[in-house]
Amino acid sequence: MDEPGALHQRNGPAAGARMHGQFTDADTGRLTHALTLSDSCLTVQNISSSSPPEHLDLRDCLWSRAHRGEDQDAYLCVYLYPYRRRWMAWGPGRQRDERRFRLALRTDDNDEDANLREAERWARAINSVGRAEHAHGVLLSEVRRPRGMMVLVNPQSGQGQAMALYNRHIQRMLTEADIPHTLFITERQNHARDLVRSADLTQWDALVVLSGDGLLFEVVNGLMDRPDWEKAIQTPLGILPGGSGNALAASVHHYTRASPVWGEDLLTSCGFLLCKGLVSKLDLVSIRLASGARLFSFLSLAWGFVADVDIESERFRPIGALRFLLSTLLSLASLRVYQGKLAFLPAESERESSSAGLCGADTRLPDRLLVPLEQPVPQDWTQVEEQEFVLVLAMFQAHLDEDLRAAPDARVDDGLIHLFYVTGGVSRLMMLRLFRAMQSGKHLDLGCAHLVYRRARALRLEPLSTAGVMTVDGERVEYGPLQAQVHRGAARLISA
Ligand SMILES: Nc1ncnc2c1ncn2[C@@H]1O[C@H](COP(=O)(O)OP(=O)(O)OP(=O)(O)O)[C@@H](O)[C@H]1O
Repeated sequence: MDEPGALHQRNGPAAGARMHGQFTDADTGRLTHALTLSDSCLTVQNISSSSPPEHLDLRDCLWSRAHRGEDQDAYLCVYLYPYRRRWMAWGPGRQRDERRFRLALRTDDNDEDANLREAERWARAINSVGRAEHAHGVLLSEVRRPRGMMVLVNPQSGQGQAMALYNRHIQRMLTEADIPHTLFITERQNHARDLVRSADLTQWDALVVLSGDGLLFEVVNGLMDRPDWEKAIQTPLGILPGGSGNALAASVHHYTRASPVWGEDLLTSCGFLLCKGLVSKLDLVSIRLASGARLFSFLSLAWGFVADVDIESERFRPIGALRFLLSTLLSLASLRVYQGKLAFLPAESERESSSAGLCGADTRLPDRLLVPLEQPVPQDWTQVEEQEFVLVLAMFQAHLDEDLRAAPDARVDDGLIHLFYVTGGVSRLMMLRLFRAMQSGKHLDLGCAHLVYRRARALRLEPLSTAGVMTVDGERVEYGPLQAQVHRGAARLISA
């Protein structure tokens, strides 16, 4: 047993402590815990045992709050989501860990609120530690007036489990983090687009999507449809994976540099980031189709193999993310080669605009690097010599889906189009190896002569094959010539 003096020293405030105090265990009511808050962690020492203190890393703290319990006592709650390895899981994922402490101050009979005030002081201090330095972006709490989040859920996304995911995880996380929110359940295609097009955005701190990437694509384009698009597109966006691809959610997790996670672990990770509310800039890519239609994309543009797999996998939707694997194997069996022309403006180009530019009547994010499709591309563009492609894939974020890290070096606002293409003549075996290596982002290391990677700021793609599939952010678009230009940091995303 410890000497009283040693005990005091062990439980007393360490050098650099911001706060120190004693609390009773919320369950047993015995005086047991000494808490010490430092600049990075909350140390919990069980006074009545000789066990070593526990250091809770406050980077894992979602939020802390004080409240009065049913017994009228004051409590301090700390909601933590540390990384832990789970049975049967591939790697560590964030796991919920709630700590409750009861205030043990003796109070004067006339001041019943003293304990609650003290608990509130602790909660504020813990939350301010969690809000420490952030190298990139700003905290949502710094840009928002506390109004709440619009949470859009597509109940049909993925395997139809988005509502269950909300009920099991997200509702509780947002409540614990003290973030008011309103749920909107989409009923049809373009419902989300219509909602944000006409929404009073002064009511919302952020627009959050619990779905696949398709619903966020609608939200982005709904914001850009508005007459006040310039202000509207600055509304912070949030992504929670509820679909089967979940490429943006996987990218956002990848940017934290944590080990990859899938499924509900990915949802918890994105839910945690959403509650922490660090807002970064997000690149948008303006895509102009031959019909004159204009789309705004945050994720990817695909033609050939990748687009075929995405669209053909729709019929296997009931099997979830495995639908992409099955569709990949089927598409490999009937590997197609497409004829077309590809040109791009290399990222190294110094040019800020072409002499003409594609501005016209549409004043939204002028595409100053593009010229009309009828004209040849400007001289400083690179015209790809090959005209036979198995795939062309332009990535604007790191992940193509939860499993495929197509552009591992991409960042949320790097202002780059990560352009990949695979030329005709590649073997099926090599394609299989490329996609397997893409799971860990190592496909370029295979040294495949048919795979080319370039960093670009704009591109033009002109299919010569009459039939085929093109997708933008996983959604099918009209097939034909198109061009695209990246607009660095044009939107905002709650990210790492
Ligand atoms: N209630 C609904 N019923 C049918 N379709 C809907 C509904 N709500 C939204 N949609 C449409 O479903 C399409 C696909 O949505 P989303 O991409 O979010 O999910 P997903 O396709 O399951 O995800 P993933 O792209 O990751 O596979 C969107 O184009 C959206 O407009």
